Amino acid sequence: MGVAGCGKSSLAQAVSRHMDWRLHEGDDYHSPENVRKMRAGIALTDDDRAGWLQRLGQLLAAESGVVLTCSALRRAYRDRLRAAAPDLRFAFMGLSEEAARQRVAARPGHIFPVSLVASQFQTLEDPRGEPGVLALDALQPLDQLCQHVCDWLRQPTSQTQAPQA
Ligand SMILES: Nc1ncnc2c1ncn2[C@@H]1O[C@H](COP(=O)(O)OP(=O)(O)OP(=O)(O)O)[C@@H](O)[C@H]1O
Ligand SMILES: O=C(O)[C@H](O)[C@@H](O)[C@H](O)[C@H](O)CO
Repeated sequence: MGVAGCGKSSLAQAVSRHMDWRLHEGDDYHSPENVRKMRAGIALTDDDRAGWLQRLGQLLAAESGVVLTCSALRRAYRDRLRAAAPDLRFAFMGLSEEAARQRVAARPGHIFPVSLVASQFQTLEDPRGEPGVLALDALQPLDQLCQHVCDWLRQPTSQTQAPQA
């Protein structure tokens, strides 16, 4: 989880390979209307995200051992997903607004425009301190991030309650 450009897709692909877990790309489950809005530079609202979160919850509930990329910016969004899949854990990829802007700007053609990065940070509610959250520095090299997440995923859920560095 994290704002646009934090590296969710990159890390999720790596974790999916290492854990041999199925990968779901959350962006693939946005409605055409949501995609149209983002492309047009209009930030999504709680209402826009409701149906999307419901679809993602259904995916998570359907099987264990899956990796999902999802911005999950607000506590209420994460709690909806937790309600669907009680063993769910979140790897939170943190980075500065400037770093996110640079990453998003470096991939033209993507559904998400640079102009919306600020709104992601306005919406983000920091998940550190919530149960089952691993906080990561999104600027670390991908292989280190992947190793960190995979080591954490191999721990029993009961040992993952405290936020990590
Ligand atoms: N750990 C990393 N180190 C350096 N560059 C990275 C890292 N992770 C991702 N990137 C680069 O940052 C950009 C954004 O990454 P990615 O598409 O994985 O982010 P995302 O969070 O899935 O974005 P979005 O949600 O907007 O699709 C890409 O160009 C990717 O190559
Ligand atoms: O909740 C949201 O506002 C969206 O999910 C965005 O975060 C994007 O879909 C994603 O990051 C795009 O690249």
